Amino acid sequence: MMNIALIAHDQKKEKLVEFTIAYEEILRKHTLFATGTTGKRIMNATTLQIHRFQSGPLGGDQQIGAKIANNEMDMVVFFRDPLTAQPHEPDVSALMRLCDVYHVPLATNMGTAEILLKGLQAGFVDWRKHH
Ligand SMILES: O=C(CO)COP(=O)(O)O
Repeated sequence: MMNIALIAHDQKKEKLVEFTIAYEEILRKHTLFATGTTGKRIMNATTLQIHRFQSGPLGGDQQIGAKIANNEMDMVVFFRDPLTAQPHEPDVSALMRLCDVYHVPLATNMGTAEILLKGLQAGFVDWRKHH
């Protein structure tokens, strides 16, 4: 059972909801975390249970970053909006930076996310144990 974070900016929330519906049965086997609004949207559209943090602009990205720094996150799916300036852009960058510091697989778009979920299903996502 892996710890997986699900995050999307407003323009990408619909895409992430579609993704969680498509992969609901795989995701159900894991412990899921999300920023506030993203988590609410996914829980409304699926039967998945999600630990929700603050909304991104209020510190949710940083709370997920803290889980990464504590070696408590196995995968991050973060559908960023590359076309809209975010008031908390430093938090967004910090979260992605910590993924790179701790070798946490990070998908920032649907194409990569599908590959990661298939890798997860095949048992390839075990980076955290090897630290
Ligand atoms: O802003 C976000 C990520 O940077 C996401 O936050 P919400 O899920 O609360 O919209």
